[in-house]
Amino acid sequence: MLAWTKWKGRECLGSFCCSPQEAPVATVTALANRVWHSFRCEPRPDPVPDARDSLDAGGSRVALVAMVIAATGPARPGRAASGAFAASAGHSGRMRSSLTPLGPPVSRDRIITSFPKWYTPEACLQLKEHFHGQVSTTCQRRNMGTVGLRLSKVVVVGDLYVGKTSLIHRFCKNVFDRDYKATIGVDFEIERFEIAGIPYSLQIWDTAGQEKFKCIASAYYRGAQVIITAFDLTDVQTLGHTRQWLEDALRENEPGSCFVFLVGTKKDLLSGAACEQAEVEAVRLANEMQAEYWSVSAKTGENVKAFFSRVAALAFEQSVLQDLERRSGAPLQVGDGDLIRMEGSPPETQESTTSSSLGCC
Ligand SMILES: Nc1nc2c(ncn2[C@@H]2O[C@H](COP(=O)(O)OP(=O)(O)OP(=O)(O)O)[C@@H](O)[C@H]2O)c(=O)[nH]1
Repeated sequence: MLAWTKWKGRECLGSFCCSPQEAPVATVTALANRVWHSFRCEPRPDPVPDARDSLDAGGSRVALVAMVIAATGPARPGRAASGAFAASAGHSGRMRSSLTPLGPPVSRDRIITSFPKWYTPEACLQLKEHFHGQVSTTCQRRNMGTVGLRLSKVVVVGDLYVGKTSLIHRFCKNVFDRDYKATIGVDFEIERFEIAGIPYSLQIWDTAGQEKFKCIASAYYRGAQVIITAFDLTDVQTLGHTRQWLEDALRENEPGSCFVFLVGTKKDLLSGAACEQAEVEAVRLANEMQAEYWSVSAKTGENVKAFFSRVAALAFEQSVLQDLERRSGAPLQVGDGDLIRMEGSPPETQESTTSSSLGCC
């Protein structure tokens, strides 16, 4: 049982009939969007880069608060007190269009026309530089059937304090907060793209790294199309823990159904040489985990956009191929064929689930 509550001390809106585990992610998104609409129809002001109080940039947010979390105790100062998952509106008014398939155009830096490049060829999921031929053809013909409703779930996991929230906030809001505020449970952001001319969204789930919130966060791993395991480049122990985080996240998903990324954060804190040294071990581990490796800095923004563009393009291509495969009944190869093997049923964040799940509430 969940209760809708407005974040920052406003009143409760009522209740809604699914548990976080049962509620398909698309339903949660759609409902969150609706609540957002009911409260705020004008665009949010542009976020202030490097604002110290980034969580407040743009005014109030609507939070969908799981009651179970309220029982776990108070949040750290400064973070949403009940801290379950928040339905943030993302950038200035962009969420408005998510209720209508053909909303206003996405911002220019979210338009992807050519396949984004990897960070290092030594640990990348695909070496190719173009979209799959059939994907390009399908997109050119706008032969998608589901235009405007495509959404993939991305789950970010890793130790506490490695910078998961900062990475997501840098990408989605272009802010960086120097103060640490622990994530409690989970939180998500939705980011809209246009890929090969087709509207597409990533639903990016930020999970708590603290052990005491792990059981709550893990309830949201299911249905992920992308798993991002983050570690702190300045803290080698956090790299060692990524394998366990990945195992936990994979356990909740169909074998072979997720793209995996290993991301080293806080690149700005290391010299070039120290970063290269840290990357040697990280790249080795990434290969073992069949993950693509990236080094990023949420503080400076280095590689953040490029990284999420890559995530979006890979997830988009996969979901189009899966759609085509479903329609034709014949398996299509994703990528180069050596590093990636996608099997099993499509993730439940696909459009097919969106429609049916919307009916439930
Ligand atoms: N210098 C630097 N500091 C960073 C960077 N990313 C995050 N930090 C800092 O690291 C601390 C932890 O960042 P968070 O993003 O809150 O970490 P988290 O992984 O989300 O932590 P949990 O929510 O507890 O799981 C904060 O004080 C951030 O300001 C970065 O790229 N560079």
